Amino acid sequence: MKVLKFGGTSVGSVNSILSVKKIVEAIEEPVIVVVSALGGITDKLLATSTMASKGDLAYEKELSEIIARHLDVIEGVIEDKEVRIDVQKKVMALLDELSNIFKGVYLINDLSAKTSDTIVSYGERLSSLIVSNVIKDAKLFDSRKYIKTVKQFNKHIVDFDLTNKLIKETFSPLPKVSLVPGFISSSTETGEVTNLGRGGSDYTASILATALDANTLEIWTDVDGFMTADPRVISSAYVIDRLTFTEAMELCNFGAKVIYPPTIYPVYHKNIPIRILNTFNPTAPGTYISKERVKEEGKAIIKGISSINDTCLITVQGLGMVGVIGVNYRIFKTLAKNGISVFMVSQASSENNTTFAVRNADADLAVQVLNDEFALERAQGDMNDTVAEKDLATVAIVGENMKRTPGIAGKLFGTLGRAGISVIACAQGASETNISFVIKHKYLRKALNSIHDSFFLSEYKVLNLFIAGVGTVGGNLLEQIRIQQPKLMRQNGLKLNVVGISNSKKALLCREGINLDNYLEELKENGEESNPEHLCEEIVKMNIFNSVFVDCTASPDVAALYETLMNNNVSVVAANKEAASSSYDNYTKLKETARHRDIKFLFETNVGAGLPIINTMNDLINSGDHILKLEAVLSGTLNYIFNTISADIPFSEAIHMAKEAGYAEPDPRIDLSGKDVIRKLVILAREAGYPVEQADVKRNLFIPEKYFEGSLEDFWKNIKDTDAGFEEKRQLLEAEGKRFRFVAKMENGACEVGLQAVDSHHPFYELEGSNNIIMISTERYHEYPMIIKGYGAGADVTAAGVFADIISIANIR
Ligand SMILES: Nc1ncnc2c1ncn2[C@@H]1O[C@H](COP(=O)(O)OP(=O)(O)O)[C@@H](O)[C@H]1O
Ligand SMILES: N[C@@H](CC(=O)OP(=O)(O)O)C(=O)O
Repeated sequence: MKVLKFGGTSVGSVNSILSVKKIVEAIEEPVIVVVSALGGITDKLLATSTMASKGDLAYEKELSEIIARHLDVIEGVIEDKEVRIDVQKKVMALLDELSNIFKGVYLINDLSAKTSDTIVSYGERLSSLIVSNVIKDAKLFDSRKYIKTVKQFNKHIVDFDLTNKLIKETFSPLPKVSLVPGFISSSTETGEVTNLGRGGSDYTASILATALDANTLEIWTDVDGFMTADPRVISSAYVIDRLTFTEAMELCNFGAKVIYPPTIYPVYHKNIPIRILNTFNPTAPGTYISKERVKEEGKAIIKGISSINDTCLITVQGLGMVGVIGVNYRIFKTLAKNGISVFMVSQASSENNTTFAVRNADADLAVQVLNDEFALERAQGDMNDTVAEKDLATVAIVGENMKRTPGIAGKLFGTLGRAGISVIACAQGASETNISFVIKHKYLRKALNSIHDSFFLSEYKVLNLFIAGVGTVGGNLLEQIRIQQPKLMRQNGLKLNVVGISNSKKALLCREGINLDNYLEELKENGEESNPEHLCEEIVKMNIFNSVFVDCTASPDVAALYETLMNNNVSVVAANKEAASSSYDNYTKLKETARHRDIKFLFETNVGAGLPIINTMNDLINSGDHILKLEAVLSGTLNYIFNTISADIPFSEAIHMAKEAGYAEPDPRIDLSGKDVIRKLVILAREAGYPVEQADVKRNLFIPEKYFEGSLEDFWKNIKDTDAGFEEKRQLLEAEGKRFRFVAKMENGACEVGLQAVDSHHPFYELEGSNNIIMISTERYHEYPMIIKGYGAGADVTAAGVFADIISIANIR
């Protein structure tokens, strides 16, 4: 025989109950079917009780919803009219009793534990009654008659001797289909209704399976099996095929909601395997939990991650504890005497403190009783007052294969460190099947995601992107990401998740990822009013793991956010040159922050758009070379302009054309004044190891300063005045067989920019369109400098360069 337990979600609707019917009726051997209350009903019964006890008449509305829900289900699941009317009558009789109890609670404004237990038992009594009339030939039992409990520290503990005896008697002979309510029980001493605790139907099923020597215990729920993590928090969590009892127990004890923790112990003792199966997808193989430890090749070393978000750390400390025998005995004896359960303990080898984790609700009592216990030692100054730190969360990573595998703890704490999460306490038992640690509750989601990403990498890796600026570069980048997303997922196991998009006025943020098919309309319609500071606050608040801020703006205000973002472990990829070319102090601070936090600050596209200039220089330096000299044409706009001016196209027209083609900065004066090239040269000099400021760059400019004063409109109007002069110079150069190039130079840290006429022998002479070129002379590349040449401007190549920086953060190729 086997025992099947169907949870609240499995009996929560007409369709799910019909599914249960199909599953049970297809089984040939005898079965015991354990059902929970209709999904959500237990919570509703408890909430209604509280309302009634507070004298809130609105409880009547809640009650009528409970009644309607059951009647609707009966209507949908029982076809035979006669049977239906009979079930309706029986159900209404139970609901009438329930109604009277609520009325009593309302009138006397009091809700004892006994009454609450009675009220909540109706959930399973009603559901079992209904389901027993749906499944063919099912015989209904009442679990209060054979699951017996005794009281221990305000909790109802199963009286196994009596329970096992009663179960054996009750189910002999065993019907083909027995239908039993989960969760409910009764007191051995008084016969009053009790229960096995929230989620207790799993336990009912386990107790029955053990007492009757079932061959399997099946837990039917609403997911395909036991998953690597809570799927409501980790979208990439996946089903674990096999678990050992120990692993399942560790995961459940630390919060995995699929199985109520005490469930595993009884079946483990009798070596009865558990299957976790999905009522809504009955053919899925599910998870098989047994004693055998199967080493699965290629599978992650840890099996799962779980967490308890209701954690308080209590610390008992004092120098008087060192070397004194019996302090821990007194701590835990005191806690036990007061019914306080401890789920994690940590003590440093110095012995001057013991820290342990309890539920927040137990914290105040724990502090009080421990302060009383150690009153004398506190008065003598041997021990300090007991301290409680609330609002924490405990996370556990579990897997029997962790045993004797070095590096797991290192990987775990390294991952947390990179995510900027500090560990407040940790514990690992000698069995090495569980490493648990405590963190601030606000970091829980991020911690779970980072660890899942790090340990279950084989499935896929997620990179969460915030993209500021959706203009030429940002727009192109988003389009490239949109097209590339499926391929990166398929070929590289990389999920690029765009979680934020902003322009100068609005921001759209979505943890689950923004659909890139229509992000512009979404931003316009659903984006929140935003400015850079607000955006930064929101990003920090979202606290997402593996996240990258991508700056496709040209704004100094956006660049000013990098430090805060990096201090919150967000990597930065910038097309924006403001930060890397700001003061040398700021530049070094940002680079230091990135290094210190083990995140990335990348800005390859600051110079030469998508050309690999900065990366190449870094590679040269990191491999021991020294950069001695740089000579370059770094302005795609200026090169385009000098290649475009002709007898027919005057200088001012060429500037317009550069802007139209998307080469120029939003404000072309930044290009024409040489400012843009100066910024680029400064960035290169710094990357080459020289502490240069923009003011240190010698400049030999070609447009008088007065053209840059006033507004942008003034500039466009006045610049025409320079056309004739330029045409004159151009003709002269043409006659000499030379061309204009705006050249940036750095030699041993000395920088200069200026217009230069180059002849046909010069490597810069043949530099088409908006191309850039750089010659890098180093100790190794001395006689023949290294040359990098190609498109130096343009939205698509710049976006591609930004994209490449993003990919390099994901560490894939
Ligand atoms: N590690 C995990 N694996 C699978 N499900 C989990 C895990 N952690 C949490 N859950 C949640 O547990 C839910 C199933 O438990 P529960 O709601 O008690 O179901 P039931 O109503 O069947 O008793 C799933 O829907 C899932 O959201
Ligand atoms: N109905 C009870 C018992 C139970 O086990 O429910 P579920 O199987 O839906 O977790 C509760 O909600 O606590």
